[in-house]
Amino acid sequence: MSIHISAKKGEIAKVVLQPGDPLRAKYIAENFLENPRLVSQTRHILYYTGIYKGKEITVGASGMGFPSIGIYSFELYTEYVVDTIIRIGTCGAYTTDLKVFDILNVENAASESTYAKYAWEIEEELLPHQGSIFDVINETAKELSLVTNSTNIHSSDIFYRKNPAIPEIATKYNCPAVEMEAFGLFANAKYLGKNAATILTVSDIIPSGENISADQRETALKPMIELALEAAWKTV
Ligand SMILES: O=P(O)(O)O[C@H]1O[C@H](CO)[C@@H](O)[C@H]1O
Ligand SMILES: O=c1cc[nH]c(=O)[nH]1
Repeated sequence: MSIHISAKKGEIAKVVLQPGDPLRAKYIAENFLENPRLVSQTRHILYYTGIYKGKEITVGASGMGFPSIGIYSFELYTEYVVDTIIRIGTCGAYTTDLKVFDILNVENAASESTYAKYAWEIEEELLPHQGSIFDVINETAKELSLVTNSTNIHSSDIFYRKNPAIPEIATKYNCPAVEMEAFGLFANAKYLGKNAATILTVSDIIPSGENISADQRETALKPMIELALEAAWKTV
């Protein structure tokens, strides 16, 4: 049990799939895991542990933004036996070269956030995925004949902003898409010497305004979910 996760020691697996949305965690647990057990519902941030192809996997939410994923990933890494977190999120594309439902495997997350600096004295504004799970995801995607793009992304504190132009940091680091957690997750994993990856499905095309519905954000992410589960399975 930690401050924000009420699971007992032993109730969280070594590998955790982490969507932002608690209801996406519930959907994955109920539709992809055998015998899913709800092991934490503190603040309605749901965590389930169940069996995928004979191995134990946990799926639970991060909430939105660096403060939230900062808390959950830190407690998972330090209070339980977790060595790998795979974030499975949605993102907005800055370019119409990307299409809704495209899948990205995040190579580096660029951010203007002060999270890494003030939490861990990590000064870089570009943080890479941590450990070998990124490569496992790419190998697994090939085996599943699933097209994914390995790319840098912008991790932002901001969803709504006054100026619609692409933020400077996204241009600087060649980021075609934006989300709100990967940089915080990578910072925690780097500081703690753990493994972390982020797979994203494009949910919004910012220049055209095209997007997928709230229901689809919960449930229509099946290829990304299967990719994450297969990659997670290989690490336990
Ligand atoms: O779909 P999730 O994982 O929540 O990720 C994205 O969606 C949320 C914004 O709608 C932010 O958390 C952003 O990072
Ligand atoms: O952070 C995010 C996530 C999805 N779509 C966006 O536009 N931004």
